[in-house]
Amino acid sequence: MAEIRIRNTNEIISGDDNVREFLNQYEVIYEHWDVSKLPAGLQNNFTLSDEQKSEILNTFDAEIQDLVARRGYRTWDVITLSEATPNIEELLAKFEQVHTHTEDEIRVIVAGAGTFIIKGDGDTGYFDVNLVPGDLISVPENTAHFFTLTDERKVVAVRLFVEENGWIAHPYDDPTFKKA
Ligand SMILES: CSCCC(=O)/C(O)=C/O
Ligand SMILES: [Fe+2]
Ligand code: NI
Repeated sequence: MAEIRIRNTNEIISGDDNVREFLNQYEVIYEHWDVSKLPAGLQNNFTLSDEQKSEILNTFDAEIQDLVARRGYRTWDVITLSEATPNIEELLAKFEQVHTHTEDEIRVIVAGAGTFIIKGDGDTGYFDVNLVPGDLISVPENTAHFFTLTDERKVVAVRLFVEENGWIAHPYDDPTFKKA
């Protein structure tokens, strides 16, 4: 279950309903997928072939089609990040820069863990959304955010985009931003 930490105050928000209510004020949706649907060989597997990535997408086809119908996503993929990812440092360097997307996007953690850090209003400032397997959040268009791994440094995530070209990040220059 996801947990939120507000960086300015260290306040922790936990519990599905509290997390959902907090995120909804920023138009971030918070839902769950049942990751136990994945075949055993795809659970906690961080070195996936293209065929295995397709198998993950097939497993969750009903959930993806539901999001497509509700929210208009047009393309999706599976990303794996771990020490086995050849360009892990280069990818993380991009994900760890504060940025925006011009479209709403979905992220679902299917293995491992990760944190999206999202910019809230005024005094709230940046808050961490710590995600574990099954957690789904949206990142709304033009919302400043970045992503980082936990100390275990491994994650598998399904991503849904409206943009046909997938992941396009626009750097967001924020003079108020301090690295935690
Ligand atoms: C776990 S998804 C990888 C990071 C990403 O797609 C993104 O948009 C970061 O902000
Ligand atoms: Fe992003
Ligand atoms: Ni939950």
